[in-house]
Amino acid sequence: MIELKQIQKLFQTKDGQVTAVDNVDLTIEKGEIFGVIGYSGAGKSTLIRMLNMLERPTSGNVTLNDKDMGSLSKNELRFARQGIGMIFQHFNLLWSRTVRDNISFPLEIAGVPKEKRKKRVEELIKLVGLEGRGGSYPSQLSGGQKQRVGIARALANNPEVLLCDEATSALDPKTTDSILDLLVDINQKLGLTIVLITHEMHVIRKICHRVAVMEEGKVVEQGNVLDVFKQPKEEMTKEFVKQVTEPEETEKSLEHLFGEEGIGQVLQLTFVGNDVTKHLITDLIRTYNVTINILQGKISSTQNGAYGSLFVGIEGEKSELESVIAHIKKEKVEVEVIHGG
Ligand SMILES: Nc1ncnc2c1ncn2[C@@H]1O[C@H](COP(=O)(O)OP(=O)(O)OP(=O)(O)O)[C@@H](O)[C@H]1O
Repeated sequence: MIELKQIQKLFQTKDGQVTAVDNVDLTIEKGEIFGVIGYSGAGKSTLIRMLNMLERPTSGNVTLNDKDMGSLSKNELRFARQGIGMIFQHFNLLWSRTVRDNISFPLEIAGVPKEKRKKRVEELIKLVGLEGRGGSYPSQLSGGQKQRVGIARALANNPEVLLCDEATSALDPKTTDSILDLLVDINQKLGLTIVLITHEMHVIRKICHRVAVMEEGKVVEQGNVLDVFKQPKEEMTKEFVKQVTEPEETEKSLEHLFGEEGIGQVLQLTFVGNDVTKHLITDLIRTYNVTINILQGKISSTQNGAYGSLFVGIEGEKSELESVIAHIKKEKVEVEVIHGG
């Protein structure tokens, strides 16, 4: 649906030339939630702004639904942009307009008649969960509610694509989650393609199907979210993956337990894309003559399945322990003895 071919963006500054985006190739499929992650200055904002030509590429092509965005006339581009909604970190609402009038704004620009506009605005208010707040001004809303207005406004003209520029970065974790849930809901209900940029792996983990990692203007790694979690190739990707999986000092933080009575062997189980987490420990306790203590764990669900690690202490006869490990492996869960092997 969206194809970027050898996209490059150079900025001329007083201090010389900056390469913000460096020969990026990307394909984004219809209906998917595609995330771009990178640290500040990696080129994410510039990249996403080139999808709707808010920023013109220095070279390369952006194709959306087989349309070469760079070759459209001013009028054609205005029309094409109605098919691409966008939301922003700082919401970009009109402060002197009510919620209702903010949402109505793109409909006015598109020349939608008043009665139709009114009906559409009420539909959108309901869709984003802002019932009863239509008459409020942005200053009277919480950050999460402001972003809901931003989303409703972006969806007003029934776009096929929604671009999200750090849409949850100004929000607290709980509000972030509620906005992410809303994006998934919209993606599923409307079949909307969502492209988002973020510096938080949590956002990628929670809602994206595929991810691209950016560093110094380049896409250094991309793929299905679970595959990238499972086998991050680049150092940069490993750093991001760590944000949502194993705390860096897990092994260290468990060391004080090693050798304590009743802990026995310490195993690290790594789950990728399966949901055996639910029953594995119960099965082991029921089937084998062992005691198991859960020491620490972090299992996160992604749009493609679960991922995470669980650390357990396990005690029993040697042969029983061996059977437990064989059982775990049979369930396609990775297992490593990190103490007492
Ligand atoms: N209008 C501009 N003029 C000059 N340089 C720019 C301009 N916009 C971006 N840059 C430079 O391009 C590079 C990439 O910036 P960009 O904002 O795309 O990165 P980012 O990953 O979105 O980071 P952030 O999240 O901090 O915005 C940076 O070095 C930045 O200074």
